[in-house]
Amino acid sequence: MDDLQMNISVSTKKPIKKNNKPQSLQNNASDYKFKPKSDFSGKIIARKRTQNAVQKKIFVKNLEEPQNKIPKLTQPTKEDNLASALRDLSENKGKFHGKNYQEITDEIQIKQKPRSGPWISSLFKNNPDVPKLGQKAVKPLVEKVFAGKSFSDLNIHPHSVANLKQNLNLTELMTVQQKAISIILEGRDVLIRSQTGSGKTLAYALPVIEGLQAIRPKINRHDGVRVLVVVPTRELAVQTYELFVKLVKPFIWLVPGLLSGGQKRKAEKARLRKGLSILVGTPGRINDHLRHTHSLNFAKTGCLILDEADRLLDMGYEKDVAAIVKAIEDHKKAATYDPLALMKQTINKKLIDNDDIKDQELEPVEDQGESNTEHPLTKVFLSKERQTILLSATLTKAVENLAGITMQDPVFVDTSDGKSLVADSLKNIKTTEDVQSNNQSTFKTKKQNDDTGSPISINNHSVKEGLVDSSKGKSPGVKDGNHSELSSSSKNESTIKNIKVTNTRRKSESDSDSDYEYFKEQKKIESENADEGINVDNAMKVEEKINNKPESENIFVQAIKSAIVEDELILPATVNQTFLVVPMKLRLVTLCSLIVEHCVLNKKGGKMIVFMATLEMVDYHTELIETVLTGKEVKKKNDPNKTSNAKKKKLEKSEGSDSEFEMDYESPAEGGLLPLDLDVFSLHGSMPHEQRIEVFKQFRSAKRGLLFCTDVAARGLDLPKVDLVLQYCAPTSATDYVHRVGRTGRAAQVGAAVLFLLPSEAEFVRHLEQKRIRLRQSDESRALDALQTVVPSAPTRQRAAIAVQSKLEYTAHGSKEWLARASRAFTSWVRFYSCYPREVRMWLDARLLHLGHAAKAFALRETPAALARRARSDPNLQKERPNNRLTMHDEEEKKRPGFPKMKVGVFAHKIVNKQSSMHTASEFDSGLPPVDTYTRKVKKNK
Ligand SMILES: Nc1ncnc2c1ncn2[C@@H]1O[C@H](COP(=O)(O)OP(=O)(O)OP(=O)(O)O)[C@@H](O)[C@H]1O
Repeated sequence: MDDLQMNISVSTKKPIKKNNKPQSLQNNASDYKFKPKSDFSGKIIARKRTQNAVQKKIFVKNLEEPQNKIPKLTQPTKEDNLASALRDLSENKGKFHGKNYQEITDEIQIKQKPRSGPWISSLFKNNPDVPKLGQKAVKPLVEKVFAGKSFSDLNIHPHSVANLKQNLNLTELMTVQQKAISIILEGRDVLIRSQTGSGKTLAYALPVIEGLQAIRPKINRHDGVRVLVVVPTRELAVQTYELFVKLVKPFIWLVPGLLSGGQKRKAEKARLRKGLSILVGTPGRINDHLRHTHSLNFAKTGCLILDEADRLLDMGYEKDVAAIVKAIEDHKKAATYDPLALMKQTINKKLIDNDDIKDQELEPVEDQGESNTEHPLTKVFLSKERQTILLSATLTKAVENLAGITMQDPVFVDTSDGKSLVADSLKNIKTTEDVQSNNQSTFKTKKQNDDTGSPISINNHSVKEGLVDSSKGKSPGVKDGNHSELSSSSKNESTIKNIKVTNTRRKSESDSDSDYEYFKEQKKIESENADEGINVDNAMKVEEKINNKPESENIFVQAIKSAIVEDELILPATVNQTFLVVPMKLRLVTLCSLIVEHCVLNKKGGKMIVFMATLEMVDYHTELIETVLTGKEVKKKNDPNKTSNAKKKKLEKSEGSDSEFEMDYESPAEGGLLPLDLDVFSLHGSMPHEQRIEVFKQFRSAKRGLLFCTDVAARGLDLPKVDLVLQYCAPTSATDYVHRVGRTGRAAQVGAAVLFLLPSEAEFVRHLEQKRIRLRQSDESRALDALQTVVPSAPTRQRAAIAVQSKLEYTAHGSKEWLARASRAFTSWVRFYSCYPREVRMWLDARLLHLGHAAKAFALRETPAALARRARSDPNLQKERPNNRLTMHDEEEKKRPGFPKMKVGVFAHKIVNKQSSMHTASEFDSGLPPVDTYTRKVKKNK
């Protein structure tokens, strides 16, 4: 490699091991390797710059010199070139006039003119300037977390209230709970949007249990699944299941169960055979059992809950979710024609009339009155209908589509202040106050003042304007604000017709926007066709029907559309959000510094989450930082090199033996790093299941600690006491930013969030500001301060940083496994970076990356080209990407037909169902088959 200069100084103690390889090969930067030795004997530095004749001469001379000859120590003069200075330094065991090696190289570089080229190894040299971004006047959306009402005000079983107090220590209702519980108890389909950590899980779990426990005779676990909860990740499934276990304590006949990927199918089958009344699971595993476990039947499923609904669609689970919905409908249909089931139903009806004494041991006498309460939800459970509840802190077009497919006359509950609304598809908008005052059936008392939620303020906000306007024309036949009345008529066709407002035809713009309407119509027509046994492409029919439809003032559609179009995001007001612009080369040491500051120096004991882009990064950084900061030899928990012997051999063959790549390394002049007491965890989607759940539970119960993770931990996880979320890699969207930050500041707790940005990425905050997210820029000059604690002998933070970086590099080059891991992490990050979605690519542009600097941020000293070569020869990188169960082959597609089939791409002036390109870049492999491209049929010549 011409443009790389290798400076190899000769050991004063030991001669360099004799190597049979020709010198020219040894000088190839891509081939060298590092091997730590206790006694220092040499140094390699790779720099991209043109070699002048003198340098070449010295270099060659140096190599040709007899190896046992001790070179003289020469005082560097101004005329000395870099090569001789470095050689002298190396000969002097890395110390020169009291300065360490890295500092001298830094100083030399500072004195020299800045060089152009992609490879510069010095930490503080040639870094781009950090831009100072002024803050724009952004008024963030806020949400009132607590409602000022108590659980005892709800008309729920007193045992539930007591259980909440005793086992969960909860007494006061949160806003979303206050708004949503009453509506869910009415059996209505609900779409809930509420900020992260606002108690959405309890908002659906509590009323659902209430509805189930009130069924008489008491439900039997053998009856089959009554409530199905679908969540996107295993950890969230475990968390939700555990909450249900706590909530059903007073009602022991209700049995919750868990189905999540990674567990033993056999055990799950056995549990399903025994019977479960509430089933929590991930879509893939539920579908697995739908196909392979006969005892899983949804004939009696009265409630379907899709938590993190937008993510469920985003992750490529869409087809799985659709298949689940279809399975529920199919099972219910089949049950209708089942004479046995009909007989059972008749018997059940009779039993309801006679129900009393049998269940007395579980029902205290004084509760008889309450236990007989018939919630409309209980009626839903006993009927053939199904309630659907969708929840998320963020909404997408896909959620609107899903609502169109799965919901009937839904209610939209949005809890953000200023917008706070309950938009009912069967009537006009209702404010929080309306709901509160009108839900006399679900609230026992009305003694509380009406200070919860804020009224709709009439300003120039487009959503509110629309909603307020439409509320002027109240629909005939619908009494304002009586949900009980509504619920009884909710599924009534005539009421729906009444609500159809006599307005003019739909505007063409809203036509194309309303995917909710589109999918709703599509579903209707498909079911009509299915009944008639017709199988035609319905697209034209749907279009026709929608276009000919008079404009409906359906408040639900308007509200959800506005919410999606505005795309304004809410974050807990208790989270202090900042961003830190850090030059690429300083990223790793700055990360170390923040970890030390937060997890070690913080007397209260900090608990911190660091989000990274890829699982390779998570694995590598966890081990590297744990090794360097704690001084422990980290036992590899999830060794990606745990490969077959054949692969190992291949790896060895591709990299050669250690002896070919020997390299000795000096320890920092400051005398090493102080070992710190730090608990480090890691979590990503490709970890073995048991380990994944174990880490989740351990970190959840830990008082302090550090978790490195991918976005697998970004959704729904409730990890108490996390007081700092650090996004080491920029998120792929503002939505992901919200969910990552949402791991702190939960339930009105105080938290902090830091977003790491490169100077070239700094303008990304403008994108967040557009979504009403306000961040403050942190002072980067103080960011390295904490490192002086780790290197007490370092006089300045810069020197401490250099010492830490040296140690990181030393560790990363400690063995060929380490180096392979580092290269893998680097390569995966580069790939990830080039896959940022189009919406954010203008701020996160891969073309602006300096890969040489980036390598430094991975503690690597090789050139990006050499790293790429290493990656290519690494069998671990050649293996197939983690193939989660979602991967759908044509065969599987036949077994698991989608519901209803959505079009992809532009169709009839609509853009529907686009999948994010990021699926290929993270561990979430959508597994969906590629979009079919139109191929012209070639007519065969006769
Ligand atoms: N009424 C309440 N009072 C106090 N704390 C509550 C209440 N309800 C729920 N919590 C707590 O609030 C925390 C967050 O709840 P939950 O996980 O349901 O939030 P979420 O809205 O689902 O968040 P995300 O959007 O991140 O999924 C949990 O620790 C839960 O125990």
